[in-house]
Amino acid sequence: MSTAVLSAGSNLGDRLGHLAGVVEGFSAGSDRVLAVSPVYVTPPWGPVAQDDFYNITLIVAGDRDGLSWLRRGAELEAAADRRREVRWGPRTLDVDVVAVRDDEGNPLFSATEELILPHPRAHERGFVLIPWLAADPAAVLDRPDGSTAVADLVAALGPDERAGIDILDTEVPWARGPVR
Ligand SMILES: Nc1ncnc2c1ncn2[C@@H]1O[C@H](COP(=O)(O)OP(=O)(O)OP(=O)(O)O)[C@@H](O)[C@H]1O
Ligand SMILES: Nc1nc2c(c(=O)[nH]1)N=C(CO)CN2
Repeated sequence: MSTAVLSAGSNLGDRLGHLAGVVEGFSAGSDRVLAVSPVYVTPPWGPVAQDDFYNITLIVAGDRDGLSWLRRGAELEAAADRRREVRWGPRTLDVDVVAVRDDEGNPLFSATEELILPHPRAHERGFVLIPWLAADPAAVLDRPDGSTAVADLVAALGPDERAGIDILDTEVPWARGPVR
């Protein structure tokens, strides 16, 4: 058993529908969704000019290791007809594995090309950290060289990283409150 923090984003096609597919996809079999953040509208991060994203962060639990969370996320991306074209470019659905803990609460680290844990850019991304904090107000990002409260990472974001990130003012059927 492990618990994973997943970041999902969409800026092509039916953005809410694609995010709904992620929540549904991680609610099947032995997987459970423990919390889902509100949906945030977020300006595109990175060098590519493109439409705004809808982003959510989910806390999920299941009988999986880090690679298995990544591969399940890739299956859901494929189901949303995700195509790998431009790096950091538009996509129907992106599922990143932000962090994973084992059943004793110990962080799992990975440094292979296929899976880097924690996600190497999570700590600097408002579109990951702000929803993560909403889903888990006591969240901590563990890295091999130390741990930081996500609330502190959010507080340290520069104005450019926070700008334009807003909760979407639309009710979603999958709303599930903070994890604790
Ligand atoms: N923690 C992780 N979560 C998701 N993918 C990862 C992770 N670590 C490594 N990868 C690898 O990154 C590769 C590229 O993923 P993807 O195309 O989704 O990148 P991206 O979403 O455009 O960029 P970013 O990784 O900056 O969010 C995938 O093949 C995957 O194996
Ligand atoms: N706001 C936002 N920007 C992004 C996102 C995302 O999910 N949200 N995903 C990207 C793919 O790496 C690139 N840029």
